[in-house]
Amino acid sequence: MLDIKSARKVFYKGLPDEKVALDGLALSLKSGEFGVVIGSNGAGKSSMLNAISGALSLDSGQIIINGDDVTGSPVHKRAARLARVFQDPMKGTAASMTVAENMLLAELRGKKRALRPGLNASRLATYRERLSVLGLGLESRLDTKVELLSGGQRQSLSLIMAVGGSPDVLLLDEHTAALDPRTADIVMQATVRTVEALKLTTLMVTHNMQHAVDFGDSIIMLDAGRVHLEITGEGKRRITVPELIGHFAVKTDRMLLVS
Ligand SMILES: Nc1ncnc2c1ncn2[C@@H]1O[C@H](COP(=O)(O)OP(=O)(O)OP(=O)(O)O)[C@@H](O)[C@H]1O
Repeated sequence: MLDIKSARKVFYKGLPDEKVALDGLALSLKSGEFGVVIGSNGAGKSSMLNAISGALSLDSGQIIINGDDVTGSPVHKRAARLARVFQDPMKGTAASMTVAENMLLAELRGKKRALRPGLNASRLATYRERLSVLGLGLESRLDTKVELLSGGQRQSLSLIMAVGGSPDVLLLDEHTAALDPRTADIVMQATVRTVEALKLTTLMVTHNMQHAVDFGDSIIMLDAGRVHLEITGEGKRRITVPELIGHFAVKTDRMLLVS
């Protein structure tokens, strides 16, 4: 469960180039819910993700994860509760290491060195099982160096590595934006399989309107640092890309709810 309550963040406060990044942002995701966040450049999407991860401290408001107020807690303390996948498929994995070694690296992240065992049969079996969820055949390529994988396989590996520690919330930060359309679709399919298999509470930021329409339980449109539009239920199932794009043109202070 994720709750953002009245989040406010102003950059260069009181100066001529003051920027209100978050303006009373309120957003709530139930356990296992998959929310898709869209919005124009500068709408506050990255600021929102950074506020959730702790990289950005709020001027006021609260971030609540599974009932715990984490607003004041630093990035490293929140890290165990959050998984985040970024745009660049080259960043989430180590190219010169094998798929299995990357999985091990992810598993041991943050653990004490003395307690670090190596790749053994039971670990490899676990990795095979986890990777099979992606539906990309990576489970039979444990010994392949990551640099030999396609961009889509590599980004999907980043995803499965990120969620290995059973996070409370998965943050997808335009994670298909750097991929060609076909590869982006493959990664989205792998994402949905993973989110559903692990029942992850997920917040995905995307500029891809087709993905926003096709995937997730709700669409949350940000504008000027607040939620401008929320589309859920039947409204989400029915909405088309042209209709969604039409909402970008409408500037209003009123929050719209389509369900
Ligand atoms: N570190 C910063 N310093 C100053 N202003 C910032 C900073 N980060 C964000 N802003 C400003 O806050 C507002 C929201 O930016 P943010 O990056 O969160 O939007 P965004 O929706 O992620 O945009 P994009 O789609 O372009 O990534 C913008 O006006 C931006 O210029």
